[in-house]
Amino acid sequence: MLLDEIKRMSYDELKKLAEDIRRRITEVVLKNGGHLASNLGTIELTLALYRVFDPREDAIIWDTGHQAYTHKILTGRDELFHTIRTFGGLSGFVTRRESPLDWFGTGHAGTSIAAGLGFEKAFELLEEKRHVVVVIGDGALTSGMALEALNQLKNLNSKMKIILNDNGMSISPNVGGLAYHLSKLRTSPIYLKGKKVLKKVLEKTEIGFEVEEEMKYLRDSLKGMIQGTNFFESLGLKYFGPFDGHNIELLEKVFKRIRDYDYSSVVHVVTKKGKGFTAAEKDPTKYHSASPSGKPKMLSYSDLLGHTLSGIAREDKKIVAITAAMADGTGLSIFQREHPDRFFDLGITEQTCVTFGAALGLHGMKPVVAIYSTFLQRAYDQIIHDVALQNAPVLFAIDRSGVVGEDGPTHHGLFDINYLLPVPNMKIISPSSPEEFVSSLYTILKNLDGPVAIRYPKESFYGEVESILENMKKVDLGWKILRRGKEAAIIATGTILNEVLKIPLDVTVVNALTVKPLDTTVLKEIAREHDLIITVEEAMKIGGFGSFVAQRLQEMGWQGKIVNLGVEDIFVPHGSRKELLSMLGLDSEGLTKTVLTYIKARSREGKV
Ligand SMILES: Cc1ncc(C[n+]2csc(CCOP(=O)(O)OP(=O)(O)O)c2C)c(N)n1
Ligand SMILES: CC(=O)[C@@H](O)[C@H](O)COP(=O)(O)O
Ligand SMILES: [Mg+2]
Repeated sequence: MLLDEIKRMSYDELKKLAEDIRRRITEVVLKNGGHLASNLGTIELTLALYRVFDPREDAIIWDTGHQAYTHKILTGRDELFHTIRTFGGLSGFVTRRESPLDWFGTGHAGTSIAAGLGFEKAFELLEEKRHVVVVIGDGALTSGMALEALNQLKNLNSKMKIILNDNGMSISPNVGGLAYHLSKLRTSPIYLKGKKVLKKVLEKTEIGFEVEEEMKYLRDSLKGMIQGTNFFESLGLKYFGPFDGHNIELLEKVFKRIRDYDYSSVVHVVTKKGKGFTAAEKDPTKYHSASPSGKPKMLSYSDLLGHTLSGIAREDKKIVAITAAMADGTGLSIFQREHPDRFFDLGITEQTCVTFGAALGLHGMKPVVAIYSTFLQRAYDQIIHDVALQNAPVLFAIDRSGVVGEDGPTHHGLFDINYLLPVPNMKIISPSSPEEFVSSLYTILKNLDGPVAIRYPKESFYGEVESILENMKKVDLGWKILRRGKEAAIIATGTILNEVLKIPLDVTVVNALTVKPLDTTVLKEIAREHDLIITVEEAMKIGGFGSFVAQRLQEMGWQGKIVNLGVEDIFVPHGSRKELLSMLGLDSEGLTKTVLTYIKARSREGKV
C-alpha cells in the first residue's frame, strides 16, 4: 500500500509523488467531474500527515470529505481512482462503505470535530491508544456544528489534533468574523517573518522545532502582536501556525512535534485552492465542483432562480436573498451582482440562515432562503420553531431536490417533501418545468404571507433566460389534468412528470404543482373517474406526497386502489441522474412497466 511506501520515501521522491498525484487527480476530475480545486490543495498536506499518523491506527477524519482524493489514493484505492463518482465506482466523498480507513462518512460540512470527540471517548473507554486527527477547512469551520464541538474540546479533556486547512475560500471567498481572524493570521508580515525563522530552524536541525527559543519567538510574536486574542487559544486549545501547507518537510516536522502532546492542538495550515492547475488557482470557485470538461453549458433551475429574483427585486424592494455559502450553486450570485445590499451569504450556517430569514419576514421583508434540499435538513427545528410556528413569510428555494447524481447519498434531495409535509402552515410547490418554476416564483412572491417551499432539481436544459422570463405570469398554484385516459390516473409532482408524460398507455395524467395543500377539487374529479390512481414523486416514498394523497382519498371514502411510486426505503448511491432514475424505476421505461403491471392486475380483478 502506498501508505507504507510514502514513509520510506525521500523528500524529493515525495515531491515527485505529489506531482504525479496532482496530474492524476486533474486528469480524472476533468473527465468525471468532481472537487478539483479543493483536492489539488490538500496533496502535500495529506502526504505529510500520513508520514506521521496512520489511518490504520489513528482515527483521521476529513471534514466534508470532498478534499480526500489523495487519502483515497494512498489508502488502497489507487487502481480504482479513475472510477470516482461514476455509477458503481468510487464515491467522491469519504465513506465507510468503501474502506475501513474512512473512519467517518462525510459529505455535509462541520461534522468532523464532533465525530472526533466521539471516537476519542470510545478509545478512552475501551483503553485503545490511538490518535484522533481532524482535517477541517476554513469554510467548514464556519458551521455551527464545528463551532459547537470546538467549544467542547477543553471540557472533554480532548487531545484531538485539528488540522485547519485554510485557503481563504469556502466555495466562494469565506465570510464572517472567523474568516477575518484567519486572514489576519495568514497575511500578517510577522507570519512572513515567522516563515523565514522556520526556514532557518529547519536548516539548522533535523527535528525542526527542537529549537525552543525560535519557536517561542514565533509563537509569542504571532500570539501577542498579530492576533491580539487568538480565537483557538481563548477556547483552551493550543494554536500553532500558520504554516505553508505545500511544504511537506515542514508539515511533517510540525505534525511530529504535536503528535504526542496531551492537549488539543490546532495546526493552522495555509494552502492554495487549485494548487498547480492555473485555471483552478485563478478561479477556485468554478473549479470547486467541476463538471466534466466538454460538457456544454446549459441553463439550470439555479440560474433561473437568480435571474427571476433579480428581476422581481427591481420592482419589489422587500425581496432579500439568503445563502449558506452557496451563492454560485444556488444561482444567487446573479442576484448578488444586481442587489448586493439585499444579498446575504452567512457562511455554512443553514440554521442561522433560516432564523435570520424568519425575523426578516416577520418585519415585512420577503426573504428568499435558497438552500440545497440536503443541507436544509440541518435547519429542521428552525423551519418549525422559528418560521412555521410564527407563520413567518419566508420563501424556501430548495435547490437540488430529488436525485442529484454524482455527489450521491449525502447530497440527494430526497427527504424534503417528507420532512416538510407534516409542518403546519407550510405550503410546498414542486414545479415540473422551467416555465412553471419562474411563474410559481412570481406568483408566490406577489403575496408571500407565510412559509412556502419551492423545490426543484439539479437539471440542466437548453433555453434562453430572456424567453423563459418573458412568459412569466401569475399562475394558479393548483393541479392540472394534462391528459385523459381510461386505464388509470397518474398524479405526478415535480419534473418527474416529464417521465410520466412519456408513458405510452391510455392513462390520465395530472400535474400536481402543489404538494401541499392538495388540490382536492381535482383529486375528487379524478377519484370519481378512476378506480386506479398512481402517484409519482422523486422523493422518499415513506411519508411522501403519495401517502398524503392516499390518506386524503381514504378520508374521502374512496374505494379504489392507490399505488405510490417514489424512492423505496434505501439510500440511493451515486451515478448519473439518468442511471439512478433508471435504477429506481422512475424513468419512463421503469414507470411504464410498473404502471402496466398494476393496470393488468386491476383488470384481472375486473375493476378498471
Ligand atoms: C452543511 C453543508 N452546507 C454546505 C455544503 C456545501 N459545501 C461543500 S464544500 C463547501 C465549502 C467548504 O470550504 P472549506 O471547508 O474551506 O473547504 P475547501 O473546499 O476550501 O478546501 C461548501 C459550502 C456542505 N457540504 N455541507
Ligand atoms: C462538497 C459539497 O457539498 C459541494 O461542493 C457540492 O458537491 C456541490 O454540489 P453542486 O456541484 O451540485 O453545486
Ligand atoms: Mg477553504
